[in-house]
Amino acid sequence: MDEVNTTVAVDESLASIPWRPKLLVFRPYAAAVVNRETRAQNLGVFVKRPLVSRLTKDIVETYRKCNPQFNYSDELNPKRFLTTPSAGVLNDGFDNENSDFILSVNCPLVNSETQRRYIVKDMLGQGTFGQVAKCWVAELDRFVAVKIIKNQPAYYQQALVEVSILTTLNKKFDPEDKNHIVRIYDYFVYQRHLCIAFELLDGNLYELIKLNKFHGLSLGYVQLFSKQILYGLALMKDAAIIHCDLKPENILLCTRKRMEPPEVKVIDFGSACMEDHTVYSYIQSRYYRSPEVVLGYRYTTAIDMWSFGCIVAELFLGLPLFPGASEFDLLKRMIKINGGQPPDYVLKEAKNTSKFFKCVGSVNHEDGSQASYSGRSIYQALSEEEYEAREMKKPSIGKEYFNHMNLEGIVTKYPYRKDLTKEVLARESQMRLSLIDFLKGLVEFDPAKRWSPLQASKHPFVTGEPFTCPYKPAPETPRVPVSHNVKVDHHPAGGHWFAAGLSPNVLGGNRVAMYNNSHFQVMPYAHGGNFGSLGSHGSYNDGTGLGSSYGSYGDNSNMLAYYSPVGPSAMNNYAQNIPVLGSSPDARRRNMQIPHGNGFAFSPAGYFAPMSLGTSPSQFTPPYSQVTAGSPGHYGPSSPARGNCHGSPLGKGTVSGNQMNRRKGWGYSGNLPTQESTPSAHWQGQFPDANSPNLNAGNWKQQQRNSGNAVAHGSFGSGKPLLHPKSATHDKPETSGSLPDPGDWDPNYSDELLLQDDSSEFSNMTMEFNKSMQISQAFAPTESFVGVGRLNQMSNSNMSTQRPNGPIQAFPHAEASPDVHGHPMMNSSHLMPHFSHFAPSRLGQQPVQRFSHGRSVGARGGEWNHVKVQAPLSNYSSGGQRSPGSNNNAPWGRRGNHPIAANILPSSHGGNEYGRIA
Ligand SMILES: Nc1ncnc2c1ncn2[C@@H]1O[C@H](COP(=O)(O)OP(=O)(O)OP(=O)(O)O)[C@@H](O)[C@H]1O
Repeated sequence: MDEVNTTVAVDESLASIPWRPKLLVFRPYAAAVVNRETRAQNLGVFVKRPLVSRLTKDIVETYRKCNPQFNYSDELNPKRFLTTPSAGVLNDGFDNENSDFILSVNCPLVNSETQRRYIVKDMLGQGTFGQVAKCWVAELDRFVAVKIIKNQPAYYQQALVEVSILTTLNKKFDPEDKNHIVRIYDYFVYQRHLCIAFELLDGNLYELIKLNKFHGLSLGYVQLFSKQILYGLALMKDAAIIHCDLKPENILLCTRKRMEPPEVKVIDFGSACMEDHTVYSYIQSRYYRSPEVVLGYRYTTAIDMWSFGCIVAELFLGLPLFPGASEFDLLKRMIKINGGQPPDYVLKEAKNTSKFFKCVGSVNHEDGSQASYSGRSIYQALSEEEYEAREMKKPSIGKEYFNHMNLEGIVTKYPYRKDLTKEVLARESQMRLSLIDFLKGLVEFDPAKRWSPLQASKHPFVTGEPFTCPYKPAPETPRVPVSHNVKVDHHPAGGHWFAAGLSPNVLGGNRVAMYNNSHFQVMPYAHGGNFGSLGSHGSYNDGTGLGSSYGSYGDNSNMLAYYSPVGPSAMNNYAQNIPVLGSSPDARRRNMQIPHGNGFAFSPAGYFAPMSLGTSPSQFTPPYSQVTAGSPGHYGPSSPARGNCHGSPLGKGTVSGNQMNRRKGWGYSGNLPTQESTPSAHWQGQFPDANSPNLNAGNWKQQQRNSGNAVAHGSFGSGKPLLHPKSATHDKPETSGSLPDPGDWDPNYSDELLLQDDSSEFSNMTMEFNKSMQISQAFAPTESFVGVGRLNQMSNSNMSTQRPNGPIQAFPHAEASPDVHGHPMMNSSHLMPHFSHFAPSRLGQQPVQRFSHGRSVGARGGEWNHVKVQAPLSNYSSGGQRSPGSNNNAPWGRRGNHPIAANILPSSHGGNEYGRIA
């Protein structure tokens, strides 16, 4: 009653107010002030813009009104820098103190030969070699990723290796882009920086896992990605190329249209090498490092299969399988999780065996492969105490994430999703058994027994066949020697393309040594050691491979004309007037020679246009072409450049100030706790009922371990003789303390959080990620990978982007129905996610702010895009300029802990690790 009265009262009060419509709104159209004719001509709505808008959008006009002399020029705008630090101190002000080209939004990178302009729009990532920028190419109406290599000879040269290897893989082995390897489009030199244009890809698998709060992905995705990566690995094996740095960060999602299944591609061939030119001993990121590399044994493409196994496990677990805080810890974890240890024939020959093992029997067996004692190994892994006594330092030991379980336990006891029906549960546990068997073949200690990509691709986990018994791969079919495929196209301009990878005339003599061990059952195919460029002009002048020397450094007896589009031998000399080359590790590496003629004449060819550098591609020969014979994986003479250098010869630590962003911005909050500030909580799973597969997160309990923190500050332990320019990235700060723990895993949490389109619960970042990743609900695993029907639907659908089977016929097709790419899909009954519940997002990290302001660029010198024949430099060995961070006797500096990387990642993932971990 009161309400009614009130209402009436209100009405009455309104009625008492005289009604005055707003003059502007109800003003008669024919305004008195406006002349009728003019008004008729200018019919339209007049929108009065707010002052702020006028002051910003029309600011130029406003200035002009204030001062008719005002002359606006875009160039006077302050730059929005993408590079940090942005102060130009080197290379006439173009480069910062880290020799990184200072990028700003809208700055062009120009291929002077083709005049193609790459307009920088954003920073995609930073790595050891430089920066990767998202660039717009108007001519092509598309974005590409351009890697701008640091203006340092060693980086430059190693980057050319990447160009060469990738070009070979693309053009020669995968012309139709079917094998999940990033495409290289172009390369050129701009302002003394080698720029490499790649197809633009999306986030990497580490970021995906991270966005999923380190929960494993559904088995469907694990299977899909595994299969795709195997395509790439099969291709690499065929080309006899070892990637050497396979890890989740180097597997990027492709941008895709809705309704298409996700696709990944392998990137970063900056560490790659030919199988018979395995010069570097310090390779692979630690978590993904194979035992033979840890032990200093000869290595082959099998090391990538080990890394691949680690990646597959990580995709499933959300955590690295072997998060070793040091190499000692890494080996310990391998031994514990795998059971067993590296075979005696490896331990007998490996260079670092005594660092990690003691001999408990006779090693004087005639047959190295049978070097065992009463059926048992004659080697026993050192205990922590024994290691400490030998090495005079405590080994860094990381957290125990898996409650000391072996591989089987880790996988089978990974928490299941709640509320699974019995049937689904049974299927999932079956598939886990298949996964365990799959992983066992990959993280096999014996490199000779480790499955090849071809063998792995036929495993039921990949094919989707029901898993019934342990998989026994068929022996490898001998492959066609790569050398037989060599085809050298001659560039019309006189230089020649390197269409082919390998020289037919060099049979990789050092392979013999590799396979003369009875344990190596790899087919003795011969492949050449040369990388194209046969008969090229001046680039390959004799059988020793020396003629193909890239650049002119070398000792006095081995100096050769330097044919380079950029004259890298003096890149910094020009810019800084300092004898940088004097300490170039690459220069020193050139001392190594290949007596048997395994030249490695590189001939990178552009993709958009041939030979954009304007010189014979064959004139590029990477430094490591000169390798001591008989040593694929054998450690030839120590590189003076790298030998005894514990850490990056390139001093990554010195250039790392701005390299925090190897994780994309949206994956990095910028304020994650440092290892030091993180309590050393050591979580361990506990399983009240180990026999029950139906475990959930509640079964994973947390325990504090008293053994202290997992900190292992990149110590500079004993080094290895040959360090790759990227070696600094291969070990990481021991920040695993910030890794989530299985005990934290929420069974309701799902990778769908990454994949669904809509959610008010999503943080902006996740939405952004979803948008950019283009993995939408349309391909959420609940629909595509779970249950039956969806797959069939998809495979029958008209979704194009068919990916016909590639030239590497490595994958069985008979039993499995093809997916939308034409790849065989696993039987849908085997596909299911770990979790399928939607859950509130816990993702909320904000992108890193990367911009800084205030630098004005000085006048630019002429571009350096012409062939230069550089006079040999003789001061390379005289201890010239060291990198800013160099210390002691390590040319180019030892690594220091990265201030930010140490905060970002626990895991190996960061790669921004400069400490040499023992
Ligand atoms: N084609 C691409 N599309 C999108 N982003 C890319 C592409 N290539 C590289 N990136 C981004 O740039 C980062 C660095 O690239 P890359 O790994 O090739 O450089 P790098 O200097 O060799 O790094 P690292 O030190 O990790 O070996 C990648 O982690 C990725 O985030």
